[in-house]
Amino acid sequence: MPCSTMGFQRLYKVFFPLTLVLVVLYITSVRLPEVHLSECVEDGKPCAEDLAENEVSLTEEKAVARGGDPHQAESEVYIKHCDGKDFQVRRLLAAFRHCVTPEGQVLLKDYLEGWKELIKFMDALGTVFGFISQETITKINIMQSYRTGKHSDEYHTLESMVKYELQDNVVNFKELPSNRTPSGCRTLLRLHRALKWLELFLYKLATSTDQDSTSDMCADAYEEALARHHSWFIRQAASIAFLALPPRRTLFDIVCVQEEQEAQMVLMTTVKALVRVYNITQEVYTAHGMLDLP
Ligand SMILES: CCCCCCCC/C=C\CCCCCCCC(=O)N[C@@H](COP(=O)(O)O)[C@H](O)/C=C/CCCCCCCCCCCCC
Repeated sequence: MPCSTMGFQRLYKVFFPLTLVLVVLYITSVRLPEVHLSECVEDGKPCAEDLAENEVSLTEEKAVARGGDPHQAESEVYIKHCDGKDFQVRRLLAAFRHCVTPEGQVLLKDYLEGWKELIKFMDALGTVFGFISQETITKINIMQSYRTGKHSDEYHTLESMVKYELQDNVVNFKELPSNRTPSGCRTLLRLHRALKWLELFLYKLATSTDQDSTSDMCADAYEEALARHHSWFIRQAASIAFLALPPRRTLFDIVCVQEEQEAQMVLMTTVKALVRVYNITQEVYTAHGMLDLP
């Protein structure tokens, strides 16, 4: 092979990943505007009476006690309040459990509370995950603007939202015109897909050992659940962020669990709560042919 071609290939191998890393760093640290979570958003701004953005809408105890799982009592012992931490797995569980009503509907307020708690987890991981966290906040804020906007009654549950948006022709099945605010159905679909990633990732985390790489687990779950829905650029940025994931024990620390058995219980309990919400949502989207909304 001619020397110049080899030189070019070597340069390409070094400079291409380097450029990608720099672009990602640039996007995560410079270009992203700070987006804040808002309970109530009108015309893109938080409402004056934006209260309690971090509170779960029901007492944690009441929600943690729900669920009907025969093994639940055993696992609840491990799900305790964690002093001095922003992220509380107890709140996460309460929100994702309580969002399912006894009739099997999904309450959007609690569903979004669950997502807000996940953002705290990502924030605890540092700035490399900033762009993922910002993207999640953007999606939550769109949903909040519908939930607290003119037609708030229609955005009480997932089911009422779908019914309203389909009747009102708000949902775009072909392509999203750049000047239109994405529908609630489209926005929630993005979160719904990411919930599958989370379920897979937490399951892998629960069933692995300290020798396994969290980056690999994360990347595998991403490949299975999300990658096909993302552009090439997002996939590259995500795969670089995954490399920065700390070891399993550091993640356990954020969840506030130490022992292996304790960690497994907490993670599997969370997986169960997520699966329940995921399956209901998946059924609703399937029934209306909305799994591929552009
Ligand atoms: C016991 C609890 C532990 C919890 C640990 C996990 C916490 C993180 C939870 C979820 C994070 C994922 C949120 C991703 C939302 C993505 C929404 C989305 O897909 N948006 C794309 C499409 O939007 P449109 O363009 O169609 O409007 C957008 O293009 C993507 C943007 C970048 C997102 C990259 C996603 C990467 C997913 C994997 C997250 C890894 C976080 C690692 C934290 C452990």
